[in-house]
Amino acid sequence: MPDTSRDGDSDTIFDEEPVDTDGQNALFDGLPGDEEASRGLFDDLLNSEPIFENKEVLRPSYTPRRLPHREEQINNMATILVTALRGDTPSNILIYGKTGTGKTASAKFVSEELESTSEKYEVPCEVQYINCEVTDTQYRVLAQLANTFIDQNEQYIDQQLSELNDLKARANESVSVLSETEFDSITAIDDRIETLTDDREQFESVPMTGWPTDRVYSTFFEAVEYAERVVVIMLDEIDKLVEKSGDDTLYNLSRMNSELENSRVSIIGISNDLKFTDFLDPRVKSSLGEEEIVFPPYDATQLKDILQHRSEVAFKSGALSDDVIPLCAAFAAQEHGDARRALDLLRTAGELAERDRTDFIEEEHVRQAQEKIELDRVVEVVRTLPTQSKLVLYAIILLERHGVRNINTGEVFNIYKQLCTEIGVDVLTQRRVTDLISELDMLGIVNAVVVSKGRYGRTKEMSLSVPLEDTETILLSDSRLADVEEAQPFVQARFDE
Ligand SMILES: Nc1ncnc2c1ncn2[C@@H]1O[C@H](COP(=O)(O)OP(=O)(O)OP(=O)(O)O)[C@@H](O)[C@H]1O
Repeated sequence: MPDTSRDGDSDTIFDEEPVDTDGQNALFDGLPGDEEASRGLFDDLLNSEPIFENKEVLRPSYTPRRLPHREEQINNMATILVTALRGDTPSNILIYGKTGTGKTASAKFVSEELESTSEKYEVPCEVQYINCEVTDTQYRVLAQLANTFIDQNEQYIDQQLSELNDLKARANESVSVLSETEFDSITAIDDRIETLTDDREQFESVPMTGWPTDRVYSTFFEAVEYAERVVVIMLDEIDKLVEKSGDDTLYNLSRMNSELENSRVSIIGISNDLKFTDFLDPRVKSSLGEEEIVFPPYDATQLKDILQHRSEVAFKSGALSDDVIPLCAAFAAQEHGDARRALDLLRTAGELAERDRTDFIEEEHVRQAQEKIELDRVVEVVRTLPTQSKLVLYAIILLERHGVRNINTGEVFNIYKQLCTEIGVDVLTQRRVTDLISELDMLGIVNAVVVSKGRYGRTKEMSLSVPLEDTETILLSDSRLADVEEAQPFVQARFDE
């Protein structure tokens, strides 16, 4: 651990040995703390003993080589997809399970294995991964696929042309080299070169927008059909695609095989929301769901195993106290058995320990990490609320701040109206405000319960479920709401009555 105390008159944290600058620091002349300071910032951090050996291993982007407790699902997928290695069409697969249950990681693992085996046995088979949260329209999905296959076809043709030109050069020296080839003359090679060159010139990449969908589809179709292959199209977050643009893409992809002659296409759909299948045309639904694989949530013991495996690579030995992994696993199991959450907790706990400049992670760091992740979630949710919801939430905050308990809808509506007038936005009806309160309840920001007031009917009573100060700061950081701070005395007056 570096010593951060310092002698002399500087008040910075930099504490390295004085460095012989040889005038190299000329650029920093005039900065407070002089040349010594400019040398210490990163040295200091680098010299501190990091807790992590390899932090990347805990990030969501990392694809682990081992996926404990997913053997059954992985084997099921492999059993279905092995058909592709025999040159036949594998059944379509629908994979579903809650978030963080290893669906994407397992599907990617199986795809990599499939592709490497197909190379080994020289069977043309490949997997195309599409994240439908990003690529969420039929146009974009088909365009991305078409352009990928056009690129591949061009590479394939370039390689063929280079081999043919090479063969032609050798045949020019001695025509006997053709005896072991499919060509009986140099003219035959020329013909083939000409055909391939023509084909290459015909390929036209699909632009980002602007073509009719029919044309994008036929370009994709021709690009796949150009060479013999089995293509597995993996549509991750497939529900987002259906939500945004209906089931046309799936319909078109699932009927392709009846028209393809050289190639075969099969689909793997991944979703954490099975309800999306209710919106599918029955033909698409039955075709997509030929095989279904369910990923159940992990329990605390399984999460412990997963964390244990990753932590061996991620941390320096001895960096974890015994209760850290069980606690991360227990917190994540309470959520809904989410491995991503468990890994986030472990990584954040490590980062907090590192920031504390301690040598190992303790239970307290995990608790702080849990709070931090929860707060980050609240920040994100509150920051992205529409203005009207922000005003409703701010009204609830003002009431809580003034000591009102069991806040009712009428009270919220009164303050909300004042806030709207204050910043000049339209006032919604009380009924609509009640709906916005229900949405805030669903997002876990307020806790609202319906209570009966006897002959006065029913009302909602609510309280804030998130930290008041932090939430208020996030709301007021929105420039549209900045002026509402002025409304506070008005609220005060109301409660002084
Ligand atoms: N059995 C496992 N072993 C090791 N790591 C796992 C396992 N299951 C999941 N993970 C890890 O948890 C994280 C989330 O997994 P993944 O992205 O596969 O979840 P998902 O089910 O696809 O979630 P979502 O529906 O939110 O996309 C990833 O970092 C992944 O590597």
